[in-house]
Amino acid sequence: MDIIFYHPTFDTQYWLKALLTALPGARVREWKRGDNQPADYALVWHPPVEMLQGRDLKAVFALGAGVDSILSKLKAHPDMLADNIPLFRLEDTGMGEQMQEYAVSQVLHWFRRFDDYQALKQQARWEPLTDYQREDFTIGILGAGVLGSKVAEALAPWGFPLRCWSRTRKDYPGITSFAGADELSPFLQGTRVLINLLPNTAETVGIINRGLLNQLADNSYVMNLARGVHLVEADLLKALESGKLKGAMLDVYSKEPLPPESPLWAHPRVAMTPHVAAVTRPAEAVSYIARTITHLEQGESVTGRVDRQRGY
Ligand SMILES: NC(=O)C1=CN([C@@H]2O[C@H](COP(=O)(O)OP(=O)(O)OC[C@H]3O[C@@H](n4cnc5c(N)ncnc54)[C@H](OP(=O)(O)O)[C@@H]3O)[C@@H](O)[C@H]2O)C=CC1
Ligand SMILES: O=C(O)C(=O)CO
Repeated sequence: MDIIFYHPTFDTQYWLKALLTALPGARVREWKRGDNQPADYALVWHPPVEMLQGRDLKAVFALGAGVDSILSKLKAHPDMLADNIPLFRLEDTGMGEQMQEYAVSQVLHWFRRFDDYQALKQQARWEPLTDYQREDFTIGILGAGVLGSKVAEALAPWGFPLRCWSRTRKDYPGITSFAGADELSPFLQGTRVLINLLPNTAETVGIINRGLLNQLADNSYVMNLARGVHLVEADLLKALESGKLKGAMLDVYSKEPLPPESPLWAHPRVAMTPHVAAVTRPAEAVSYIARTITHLEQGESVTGRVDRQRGY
């Protein structure tokens, strides 16, 4: 079995070695321009079109959870990957735990009003504030898949009212499920903390816009952990100015790296991280990919296949 690997920034040597250890007998190589030798599997992130074009692969694995960059490249170059070649993505592989840490710590930060106390500290003001009540702190998670459900699971023990929105209805204990476009408005009404974990698709791009933000509870919070294109940044800034939104925590941006002139940098009520909410953990990812390849080779069923029509 031949495996080709391409990632613009990862430590390729680590991956090649780990894949060889996990799949003894496989031949694993870094793909470099001009390499047209046969391969069975390709492991990729932001792949050059020529890496995949014309290849008769058994499967392609994206080295992340989101496949929007691969699918958008495929849209521009439809012959990059034949329709019958399955595309897989990483399911969790350690990203769930990172998203849990991120979301829980930020929700508690807002709930305990540390943002307000930080602002008071800047003015050297000693001022105990009224506590927020859990029942006024409904958390709504956009996207209830692998990562959204993990975040919900981590928030559940804290006792906040929890709800999620997805395409199909969920039956997660203690979490109210809203499904489909018709139930987006009821999901938003009363939501105080909105956490985005949707994939980037034609249906979800720009979804966090003025119309959506206006439906949230007053003094609400937005946490964007998915993709920058989900959020209309100008609408977020206006909602912060109008008082509709109290604060935002952003990990992803319409343009990355975020340009120095973006007004988000200086906004006192916008907290930011540089697209690090959950990163690919190599050891977990290698063992997940090796397990999936082994199952595929044995003709067994696997999960993680991307539905290219659906876009995630
Ligand atoms: N910031 C970061 O560091 C990282 C960001 N991400 C982002 O997180 C995203 C989510 O990852 P993951 O949880 O693994 O993905 P999943 O595919 O497991 O979950 C996606 C969820 O979104 C729902 N959904 C998709 N389209 C719609 C729609 N039109 N209307 C309503 N719900 C919809 C799905 O509904 P249903 O369940 O019904 O199919 C599903 O619940 C990734 O696509 C990626 O962009 C991922 C990793 C790191
Ligand atoms: O895996 C993904 O989709 C990511 O965004 C990694 O940062």
